Amino acid sequence: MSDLFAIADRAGTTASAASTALRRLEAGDAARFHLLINDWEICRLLPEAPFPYPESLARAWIDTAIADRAAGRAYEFAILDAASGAMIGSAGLRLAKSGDSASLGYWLGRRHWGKGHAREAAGQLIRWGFAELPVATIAATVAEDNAASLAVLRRIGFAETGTGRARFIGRPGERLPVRHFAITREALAFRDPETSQEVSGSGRMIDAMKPLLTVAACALVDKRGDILLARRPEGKKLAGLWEFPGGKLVAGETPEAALVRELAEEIGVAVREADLAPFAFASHAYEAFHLLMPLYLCRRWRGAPEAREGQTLAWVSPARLDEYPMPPADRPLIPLLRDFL
Ligand SMILES: Nc1nc2c([nH]c(=O)n2[C@H]2C[C@H](O)[C@@H](COP(=O)(O)OP(=O)(O)OP(=O)(O)O)O2)c(=O)[nH]1
Repeated sequence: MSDLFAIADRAGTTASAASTALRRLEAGDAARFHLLINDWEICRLLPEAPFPYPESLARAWIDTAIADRAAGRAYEFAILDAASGAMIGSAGLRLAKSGDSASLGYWLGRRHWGKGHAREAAGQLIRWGFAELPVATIAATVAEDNAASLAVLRRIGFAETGTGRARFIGRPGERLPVRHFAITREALAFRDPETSQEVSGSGRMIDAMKPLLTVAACALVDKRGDILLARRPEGKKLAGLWEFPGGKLVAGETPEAALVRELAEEIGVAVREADLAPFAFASHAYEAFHLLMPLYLCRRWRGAPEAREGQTLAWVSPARLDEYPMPPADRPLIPLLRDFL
């Protein structure tokens, strides 16, 4: 899979077995982009594509894509037929405001349909997205009458998450029925890349549809045996609740590495991975995601903890942990800590 990572930011071009490649979209692609997209059979399936599709819009769209990439908002690629090197369509990922999910979009010039390019391009792109972006989920929305695209998403491993209606500016009037899909990093990881079939036993992950969020947390324990808690600041989810310092893993990070980073960022203390002792874990279904949170104990660090992100810090004796309201995921951990410390 590592060669796929080269797709984008290293400006290289990466071919796959089905001879599809992706490279960054460039200003010079505008004329070809326009030639390919200005087709009713394509524009009618894209929510934001008018028909006819003006050449000026192709240029403006690519300029916006280049600015969005520089700002880290969206990553648009040209899809290439790797055999000829010709651009045959476009595909991209746009980050949600929350930053932990992205939406996938793609289209192919009509002459290039039915050859497996869409599946290859979308598959490469989501693998790149999960490797390079801090997203746990990639979503896609497809018009109900876009049978080819529905098949592509299912084949790659996307699970259907619901239906709705959306405006397609090329088809004014009523909102059109659409289907929503999503795939999680874990669901993708459980697929066999050779066959694109689900590996047996992974069905529950895919059916669950909630993204699995891995958050590493740490109980710093001082010489008296007190534990450091941090109160989540106003304006955040779960505001006002007391938690263990830590945070989400970014792509490719181990829980230990994430904790070393988070503890430095959030409370300004330096810990060594060797001083992080795995202790217990929380597994909790929140409404929008399932949290899996390994909890480590750490008795040795450098620096005095200070609140760097608006939290309130408190050293709490295990016997008094009950007095500090904590997120629901944390509650089962309290008796374990009390018994152990
Ligand atoms: N660090 C930490 N997070 C916890 C605990 N219990 C618990 O449910 N969580 C949840 C809250 C968040 O949804 C998630 C931690 O994510 P995070 O700290 O990286 O991010 P966040 O939600 O605070 O902020 P953001 O970066 O998404 O804006 O795990 C806990 O004890 N410690």
